[in-house]
Amino acid sequence: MSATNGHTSEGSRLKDPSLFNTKIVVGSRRLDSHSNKTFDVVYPGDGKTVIATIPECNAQDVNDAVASCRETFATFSQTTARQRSDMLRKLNDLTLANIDDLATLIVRENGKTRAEAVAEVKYASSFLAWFANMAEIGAQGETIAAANPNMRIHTMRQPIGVVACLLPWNLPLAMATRKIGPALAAGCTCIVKPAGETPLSTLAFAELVKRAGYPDGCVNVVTTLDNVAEVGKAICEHKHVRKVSLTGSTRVGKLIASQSAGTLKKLSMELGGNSPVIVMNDANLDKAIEGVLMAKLRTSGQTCVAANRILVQNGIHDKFLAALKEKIATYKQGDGEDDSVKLGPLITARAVEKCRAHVEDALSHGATLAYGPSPPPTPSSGGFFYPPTILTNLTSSMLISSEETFGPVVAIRRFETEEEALEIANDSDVGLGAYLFTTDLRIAARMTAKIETGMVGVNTGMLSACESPFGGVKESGFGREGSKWGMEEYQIIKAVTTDIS
Ligand SMILES: NC(=O)c1ccc[n+]([C@@H]2O[C@H](COP(=O)([O-])OP(=O)(O)OC[C@H]3O[C@@H](n4cnc5c(N)ncnc54)[C@H](O)[C@@H]3O)[C@@H](O)[C@H]2O)c1
Ligand SMILES: N[C@@H](CC=O)C(=O)O
Repeated sequence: MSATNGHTSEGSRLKDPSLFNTKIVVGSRRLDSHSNKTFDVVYPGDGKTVIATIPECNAQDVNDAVASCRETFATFSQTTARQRSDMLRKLNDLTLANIDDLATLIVRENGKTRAEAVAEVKYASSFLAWFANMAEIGAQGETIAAANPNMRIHTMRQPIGVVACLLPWNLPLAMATRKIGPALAAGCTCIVKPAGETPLSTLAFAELVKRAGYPDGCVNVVTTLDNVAEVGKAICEHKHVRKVSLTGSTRVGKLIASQSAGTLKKLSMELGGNSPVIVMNDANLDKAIEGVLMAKLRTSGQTCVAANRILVQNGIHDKFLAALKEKIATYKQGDGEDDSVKLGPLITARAVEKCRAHVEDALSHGATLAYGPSPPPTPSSGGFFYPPTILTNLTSSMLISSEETFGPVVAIRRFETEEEALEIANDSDVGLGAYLFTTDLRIAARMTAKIETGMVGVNTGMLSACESPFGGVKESGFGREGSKWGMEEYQIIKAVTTDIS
């Protein structure tokens, strides 16, 4: 397929082809980059079809987008919380009205299955609905009892200013609304940079923002794949960007933090994880299998809270392994649009190579291949697929123990005691999600308190919900998204002291 802007054959997959946008968004304008360069977005399901050609932005595009955000902030920040609540509700209605098209764009740019893409749009919508409700509640200030009887003190919650939202490719739309939703609810304006692999759902969403009646400049979008270092630096060093919210890797999180230091920006860092799953002897086996597969295979293993180290107590280990093998064999891998498929491709050939390297490293350090092809396959020309694989006898010396695999590789390690499981689980520089399977409330109470992560699932493989605070500890970052705390990340608290004498 030739790479021309517009890609009519891709656009014609949509019920509303006008949602297929391939230009950046700066105020009312839909533009090419100042560089006049472009990059290709490739369908991961075959690894070669160019589904869109998108502007490769530079620092000048960032400056234009920030200037537009700043101009609009002057008026948008003065809207009432109720007005912002109403606008977000309208945006949510439009998102749900276009669920099929948004899901199609996610399937095509990310490769995940249609069922997963539809679930992602619903998850994305839940943040808009949640923050439509929070807009007024989260705008409330407080009255402070002053020590000086002649003083009255009250606080105001105000929008922090222009916000940069840096998005990952694994949940491109949900991570967009988890940031843009609270930012708009608070009265901020946003410069959004989607991952280069998945810009299409963000660009379509920006069109819905316009249709919802938001003033131009509330949500601007810049795109880049190969020039991300320049674009990222320009955003971080821009004095009029007051906040950066990143969902991405710990490596990039550290870079953004150092580049933002010169202007002392407020930061939210939703970074990588290395989630342990602890399956105790008394666990309900069906629930544990279901939970592990959910936590491991959602988006083909490419989530920050993906189960990476499965710790199984000796007494249940063999039964668990046998049941897991039986169940994982039912996961058909293939094209996301095929209804019988449960596992889509990975995002890039590099992601396939990482899975292979982790499996090979584990095998060379004594792991056993309990399920999956031998030898571990290399990236092929037929799409970015890595087959579901189970390894046993995981040890701390293997790469998979210290790094996210980000693919459908289940790595199992035996343990004997609760203390041993906690020690292995906490032996990590990161701490985002963890999972525990037990039917004993006393074990659950003891262990959830001692696990060093921001989130723990007990007898469930799902941690994500708009009403629950999402975020990590250690090098998984800081700040919380969603929940009643999510809007605070986009606000300042101003204290007003009045002399009434
Ligand atoms: N904690 C969370 O909520 C969460 C959610 C999803 C993904 N993640 C993590 O994200 C990682 C996978 O996503 P990824 O590969 O897209 O991560 P990544 O860090 O490579 O990219 C994340 C974003 O940062 C951008 N980026 C890359 N280099 C940059 C730079 N120099 N300046 C500015 N921006 C830059 C990318 O273009 C992308 O938009 C995993 O580590 C995963 O665990 C975390
Ligand atoms: N998983 C997130 C994001 C991590 O990839 C979520 O579930 O919200």
